[in-house]
Amino acid sequence: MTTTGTSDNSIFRPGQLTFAVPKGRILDEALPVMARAGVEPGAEFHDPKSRALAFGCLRPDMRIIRVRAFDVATFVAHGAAQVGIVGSDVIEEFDYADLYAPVDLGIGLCRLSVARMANDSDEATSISHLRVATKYPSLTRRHFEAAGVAAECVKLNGAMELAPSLGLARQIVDLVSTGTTLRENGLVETSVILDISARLIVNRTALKTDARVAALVDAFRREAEAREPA
Ligand SMILES: Nc1ncnc2c1ncn2[C@@H]1O[C@H](COP(=O)(O)OP(=O)(O)OP(=O)(O)O)[C@@H](O)[C@H]1O
Ligand SMILES: O=P(O)(O)OC[C@H]1O[C@H](OP(=O)(O)OP(=O)(O)O)[C@H](O)[C@@H]1O
Repeated sequence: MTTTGTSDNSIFRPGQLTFAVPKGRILDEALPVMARAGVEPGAEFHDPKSRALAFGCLRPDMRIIRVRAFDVATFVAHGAAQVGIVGSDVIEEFDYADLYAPVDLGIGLCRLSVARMANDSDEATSISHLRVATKYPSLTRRHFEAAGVAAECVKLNGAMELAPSLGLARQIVDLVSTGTTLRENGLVETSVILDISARLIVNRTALKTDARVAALVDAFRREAEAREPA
């Protein structure tokens, strides 16, 4: 039996800051932003064969963890990571009291929308009860409640677009960017719930107690402002 040994990167040292990034589609856009703000993972982060989940950083007092998008918010809200990057969709869905989102990074732009089959003419407003497939049950319930509709949410983790044609739910609430996925699955967007962008998030207690967290917020704010059109 061969062993690859334990990567030094996965060893958590006391006093190190933990920065959480999502492994999904925001990451490619986030890495250059992070580099300009002084946060750069070591080479192992880019090794497709690596099974490590925690990585060293060019800054020795920091490590980077790569987790699922929803889990970035959970790690930071509980103080297991002090800083992270995540879409505002995730922040709004959880609404964690200990999580603060001080910088809009202007990347990962998309929207959370309601959609239905193109040949379903009934509007939700004429229905008092509705089954909706979504990865965002909290935002979905809040949206429909405001319109006086009791939405029964069927939680899916992907491929929401299949639900209406298969009779799982009449409508869906999902992320839309170009609209291609909706179109190619015979759906139409009927309303936008939330315009979304990726944010820098920090744990509120860490921000108050660790000056390095406040310095990171400043660095990311300056980086985002430098990209804003004049
Ligand atoms: N089509 C899109 N265009 C732009 N940004 C998007 C798009 N879809 C998702 N995002 C943003 O990227 C984040 C991560 O989405 P992604 O689809 O990569 O995650 P996922 O695959 O659903 O995550 P996981 O597999 O961890 O559940 C979303 O929370 C959202 O903020
Ligand atoms: O409007 P579009 O440009 O077509 O983008 C929308 C799609 O992007 C996201 O899915 P993703 O591709 O991340 O896959 P997922 O279903 O695994 O989340 C989202 O859930 C939609 O399915």
